[in-house]
Amino acid sequence: MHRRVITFSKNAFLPLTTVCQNRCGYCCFRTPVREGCVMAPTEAIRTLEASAALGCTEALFTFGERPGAVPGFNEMLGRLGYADILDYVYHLSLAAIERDLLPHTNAGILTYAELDRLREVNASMGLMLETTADVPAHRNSPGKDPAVRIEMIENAGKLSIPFTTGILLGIGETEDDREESLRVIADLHRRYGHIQEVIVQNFCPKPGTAMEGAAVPGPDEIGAAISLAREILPADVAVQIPPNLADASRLIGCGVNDLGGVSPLTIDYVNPEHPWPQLDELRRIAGDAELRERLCIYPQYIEKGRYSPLLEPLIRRLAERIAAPGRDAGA
Ligand SMILES: O=c1nc2n(C[C@H](O)[C@H](O)[C@H](O)CO)c3cc(O)ccc3cc-2c(=O)[nH]1
Ligand SMILES: C[C@H]1O[C@@H](n2cnc3c(N)ncnc32)[C@H](O)[C@@H]1O
Ligand code: MET
Ligand code: SF4
Repeated sequence: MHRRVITFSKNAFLPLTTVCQNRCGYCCFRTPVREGCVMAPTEAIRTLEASAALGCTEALFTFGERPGAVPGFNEMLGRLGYADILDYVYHLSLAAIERDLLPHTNAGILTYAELDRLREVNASMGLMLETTADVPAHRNSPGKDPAVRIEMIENAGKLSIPFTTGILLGIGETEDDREESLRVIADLHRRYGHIQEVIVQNFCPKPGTAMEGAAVPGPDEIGAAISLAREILPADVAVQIPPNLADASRLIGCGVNDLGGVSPLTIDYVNPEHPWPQLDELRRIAGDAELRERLCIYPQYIEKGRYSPLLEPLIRRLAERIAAPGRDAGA
C-alpha cells in the first residue's frame, strides 16, 4: 500500500506593486499610484535573504496586472531605476536566484514575448483562470476576460512553462461554470502538458470592496468543487487548496493533494486576514497522508528538463536538499 502524499512549498511572497489595471469586485489588494505602492528594492532583497535563511525555496512574485497602463506608474518605477514592471521583476528574479530561491511569477496577463523573457529566470509561472463565466465582479477588469486568460495560459503552454492556474469559487459563477472552467484547463493541459497544479480557491469577502456582503461558498460547496476538479483533471495535475482560506483538514478527503505555498515570514497579501498555517498545522491537515515538501517546479517537469539552463544548478541543489534522507518535511 502506498501512503497518500500531500505536498507544499516554502515560499516568500513579494507583492512588487499593488497598482493594477483591473478593478475586481472581490479584491482588497489593489491601490492607486501613491507612496508605498511599489515594494522598494531594498525591502525586496531583505525579504529574499531572510526567507532563504529560513529555508524557503520559492520567491513568489504576485502583483497588480499591467500597472504600466495606470498613469504615473512607470514614472515612479523610473525613479527607482527600472523601465517598467517586467524589468523590475526580471531583476528581482535574478536576485532571488543568487540567494537560492526559485522565482515563480503571477503578474496577471503577460504577452507571449513577456512570458518568453521571464521564462529565462522563472522556474514556473501562474495565472488563475478564475472562471470562464462573464461575472459582474469582473465588469471593470479587462484582464479577467476568460478569452484573454485562456490565451495567456495557452501561450505559456506553447513556451513549455510549468504552470499554476485555478478557479475562484463564489464570485458569481454557477456550478456549470465551474465544470466548464475545469474542462477548459484540462483541455489546455492535454494539448500542451504544462499544468502542474490547479488551485481551487474560495472567495473571502473584504470590507470596503463591492463584494463585501456577498455570500461565501460553504464547506460542502468547496468540497464538491474539489471533487469535481479531481474528476475532470488528468491525474498528473495536482489539486491545490490554500490551507489558510478554508477548513483544509475537512477538505483533504475530497481529493486535494497539494497545499500550495506557505511562508514562515511573509503574509498572504491577497488575503491578509488569513495567516499561513505552519509546519505542525500542515501535518495535522495532512492527517494520515505523508506531508512532503516540493519546489515550485514539480518533479516530473524537472525530469523532463523543462527549465532554463540558468536555473539548472539551483534546481538540482534544492531538489537534493528537500529530499535529504532523515530530513523532516520543511525543517
Ligand atoms: O500561480 C499562482 N500561484 C499563486 N500562489 C502561489 C501558490 O500558493 C504556490 O506558491 C504555487 O503553488 C507555486 O508552487 C498564491 C500564493 C499566495 O500566498 C496567495 C495567493 C496565491 C495565488 C496564486 C495564483 O493565483 N497563482
Ligand atoms: C492571487 C489570486 O487571489 C485570488 N483572490 C483575489 N481576491 C480574493 C478574495 N477576496 N478571496 C479569495 N481569493 C482572492 C484571485 O484568484 C487571484 O488571482
Ligand atoms: N493581479 C493578478 C491577477 O489577479 C495577480 C494576483 S491578484 C494580486 O491575476
Ligand atoms: S485580483 Fe488581481 S487583477 Fe483583480 S484587482 Fe486585484 S490585483 Fe488586480
